[in-house]
Amino acid sequence: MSTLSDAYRNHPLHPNHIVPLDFSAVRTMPDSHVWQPESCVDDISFEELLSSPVPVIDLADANAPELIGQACETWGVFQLVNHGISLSHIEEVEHEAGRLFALPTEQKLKALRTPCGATGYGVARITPFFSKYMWHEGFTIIGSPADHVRELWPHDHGRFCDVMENYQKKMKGLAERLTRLIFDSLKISEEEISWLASTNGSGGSSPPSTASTALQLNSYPSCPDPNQAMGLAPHTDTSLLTILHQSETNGLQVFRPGLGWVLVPPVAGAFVVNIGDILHILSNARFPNTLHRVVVNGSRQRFSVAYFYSPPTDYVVSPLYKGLNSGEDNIIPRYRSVAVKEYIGLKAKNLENALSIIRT
Ligand SMILES: O=C(O)CCC(=O)C(=O)O
Ligand SMILES: [Fe+2]
Repeated sequence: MSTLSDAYRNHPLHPNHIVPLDFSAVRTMPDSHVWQPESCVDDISFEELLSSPVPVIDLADANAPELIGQACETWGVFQLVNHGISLSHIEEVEHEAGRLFALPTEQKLKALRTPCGATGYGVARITPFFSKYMWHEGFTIIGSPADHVRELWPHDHGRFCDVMENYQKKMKGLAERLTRLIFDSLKISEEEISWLASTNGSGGSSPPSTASTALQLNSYPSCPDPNQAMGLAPHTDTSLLTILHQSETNGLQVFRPGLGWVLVPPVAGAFVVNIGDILHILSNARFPNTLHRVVVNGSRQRFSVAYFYSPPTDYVVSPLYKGLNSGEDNIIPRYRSVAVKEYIGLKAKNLENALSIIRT
């Protein structure tokens, strides 16, 4: 069975698109990181933000399934509270991420992502599609980060590994719960998503086909000229859904057609859940794959931790949503079927044009 790392192995990166800037050494913005001002500051006003906030949903609320279904349809993103994962676990992950990014640059480079690799330290994967670099450094984990962090802390990597592995287990449980609930709202039956059932241990005698997951630690150092910088350029996630923790510093914005860039303000202990391309396809475009970006600031470093959750790489994704009422049964599929690994390849080569390639 192929894995997420295999899916990326066929799409090597140019070495120029791996190594982050040494942010600790820069006092002024290098031209390589200066973006056109209009690409950075066209967000909506504070008043508009108050009248149109990204929904905050309490998972313990009896109406949560309905509210989540609505939020997926209108926004493609929501904040989730009362999700059962304690603030102390989340803070522990943020603390370990902070410890990693605080290491001297030459140390962090020992865990650099290789051109064919999917994991380790490096710039954002979307970097090759933009002429300017982002004010960002990242560290990608798939399963155990031990091979990389052994290079960073030869005698003391156990704690980092335990915290990250434990967090991924918790995220997986939450992602499965949300996926069931969302598929239920689309009237997609459990039989059609057997890969999800097999992650539950109920997959019968066939070998377990597990979800593809990755944990992405992000750091956005404080910036000498934030109005000319871009933390993370506009993109959609490839995943089915992404569960994101953001530190208490503003930065994440989602694009709302007709409104503009809307801030997703940090809410202590809440996760931002956003719909990725794969759920957009499965929902036959009923759910938007939210375009989002990150802006930076001049005084504080910002961290985020994104958990990307997708079906197994061999799973063939097709529009499973056929309408909520029997009258809608002959809804036309908007996308052709595509294996997860094929779609990862299309995205690696074409970024946001990947969807138009599989449009029917
Ligand atoms: O830092 C954030 O808030 C967003 C990160 C993100 O979009 C990503 O890692 O794909
Ligand atoms: Fe993202």
